[in-house]
Amino acid sequence: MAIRGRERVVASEDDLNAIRTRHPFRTGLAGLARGGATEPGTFAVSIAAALVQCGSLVVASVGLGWVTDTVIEPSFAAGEVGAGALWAAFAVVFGLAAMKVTGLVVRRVASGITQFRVQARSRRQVTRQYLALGFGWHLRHPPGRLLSNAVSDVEAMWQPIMPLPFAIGVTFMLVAAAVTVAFADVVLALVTLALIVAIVGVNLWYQRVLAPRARRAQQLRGSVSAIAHESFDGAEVVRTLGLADHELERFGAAARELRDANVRSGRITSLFDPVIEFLPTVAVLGVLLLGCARVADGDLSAGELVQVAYLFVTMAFPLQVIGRVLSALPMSVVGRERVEAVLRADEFPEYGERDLDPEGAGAALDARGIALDARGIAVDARGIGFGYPGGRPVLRDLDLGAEPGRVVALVGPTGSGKSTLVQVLDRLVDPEEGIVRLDGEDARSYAPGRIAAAVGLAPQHAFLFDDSVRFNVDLGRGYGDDRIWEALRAASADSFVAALPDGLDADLGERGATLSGGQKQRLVLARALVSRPRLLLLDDATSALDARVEREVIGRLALATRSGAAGRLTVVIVASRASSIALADEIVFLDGGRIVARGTHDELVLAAPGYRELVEAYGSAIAVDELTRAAVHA
Ligand SMILES: Nc1ncnc2c1ncn2[C@@H]1O[C@H](COP(=O)(O)OP(=O)(O)OP(=O)(O)O)[C@@H](O)[C@H]1O
Repeated sequence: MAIRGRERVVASEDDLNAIRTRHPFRTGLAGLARGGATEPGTFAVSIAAALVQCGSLVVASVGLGWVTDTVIEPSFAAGEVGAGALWAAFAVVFGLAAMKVTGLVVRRVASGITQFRVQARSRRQVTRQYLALGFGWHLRHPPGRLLSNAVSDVEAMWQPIMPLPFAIGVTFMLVAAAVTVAFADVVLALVTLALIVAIVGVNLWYQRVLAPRARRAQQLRGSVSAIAHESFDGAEVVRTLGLADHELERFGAAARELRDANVRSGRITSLFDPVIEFLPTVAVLGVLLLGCARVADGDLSAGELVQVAYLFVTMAFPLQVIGRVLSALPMSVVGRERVEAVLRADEFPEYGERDLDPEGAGAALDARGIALDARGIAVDARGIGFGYPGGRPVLRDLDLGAEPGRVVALVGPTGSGKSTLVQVLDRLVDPEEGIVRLDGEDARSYAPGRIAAAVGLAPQHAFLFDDSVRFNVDLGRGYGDDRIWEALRAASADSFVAALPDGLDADLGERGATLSGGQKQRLVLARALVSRPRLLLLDDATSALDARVEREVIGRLALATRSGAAGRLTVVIVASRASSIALADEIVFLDGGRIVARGTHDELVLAAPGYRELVEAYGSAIAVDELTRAAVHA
């Protein structure tokens, strides 16, 4: 199996390379700042708490220096410890510890809330945009890519916003440390300066070396999940063709590559962490070496020496956080660019204000399948031309009309454009040429949601959600059980649903795994019927039903078009069995995206050799199929 879509799921090489030239530091920080501004309360609190936490380290060093000079040294000199001095030292140490812990807890909670909120907002924006963008845009953006935009790109985009407040606090701490040490002693201030230069240098090296490795690992993560997704999706093919070993090898190769990339990143991080921790320790040694001599010379007090040494020891761990933020910035920039590309897309379908008769005006079917009240939509498509992005024209100068009360069947060889025409009629795609009129008005003049409410579409591929029968038919639209049973009866699905252990509440498993192909199609048909549509579009939606049930369902729908007090249902159907096609009032024969002939079945058999050959071929295939079935069941 080809690794279809793999490259589309992960960031493309272009996306990844582009960031080398785009100042990830500046762009990344600016993006995070804009995100922080959307959560001003928690973001400000997290920065303030980080400043308190890091400030407490600097104040603690000053406090310890004070305790050394005013409590410990005098106690050594006097040979005893005064109770007052002890309590003062205790109060200073306890107060500073409390300040640090408070800062730490508040910072973590506030920065966590900020991160989860900005992530959730971005995901909502992306999802809303997916729903608003037209089908044409979706044709060029496969589901794997959308999934990675909404999940891993959003995650990468906001990953550094959580440690950012701490990194700001640590930077402030470094500056404050340099200033306090400069006040204590100039020589030790030079040691601090050397430490800061070394820290900046190591961080820059870390960012530079880690960024490409991290990008590669992120890319491979996408590949591994795309392969896994495809293998699970095609589990049936894999098993039936005995491809398990091949798939294992394919997945194993990608997983090994990811492991190696992670190990390469891990090596850099495992070198960075001890080095960044080691630097302050070296600085402490320098401070002690130089400081002890200066204390002996009387240029520095013991308290000042303790203050500087303490500062360097405690800052070792927090210093790592700057590297964490810097190394996450390049991926954050890539994630943001990919998410913003989705948000910038403006291929929205055009809408007007017009109403297309409220839902409920369509056919309600009684127990015998008789339409109680139907007002069909008059369909009039003129001069339709359409081609998929980058492809040749699929529909050419095509005229199609369907009046209320009529069943129009679209027949044609595979790839002739039947499904595409159905999508054009349902306004899933707008034609590049020509116009579709529904009830005499341009389909684009209807308000959002109006066509969806009045038209029932049963697509070629029966998709079911991992949920109950009720949900799969109703889809949360709030129809009661009576309406659901009505639709199930019309789709000949009532008896098998009634036989399920939990009836309407029976869980169907992922993609309806517990059902046969024909049962799935019947539920999808019921979903299209439950809204009592005024126009019903069936795109090969009965192909998995046996010929008898298909005839029963289509016959019932044909009956529905011919009855009813207020008017009649309109049906456009893509079908292949002669017995079902024969129920249509008009058959439209397509070939190569054009209408080659139209008329009744009998007329077309005489007038259109292509049609006759096709239907005869289907007929003999079905006859063989049914003979085989009969033999199996005999
Ligand atoms: N999403 C798509 N992107 C690009 N080309 C497409 C897409 N969907 C269909 N096509 C192409 O458009 C042409 C018409 O396809 P369509 O599905 O409308 O035909 P059909 O008559 O319904 O075929 P079938 O009977 O096999 O379902 C085919 O050549 C097909 O390859």
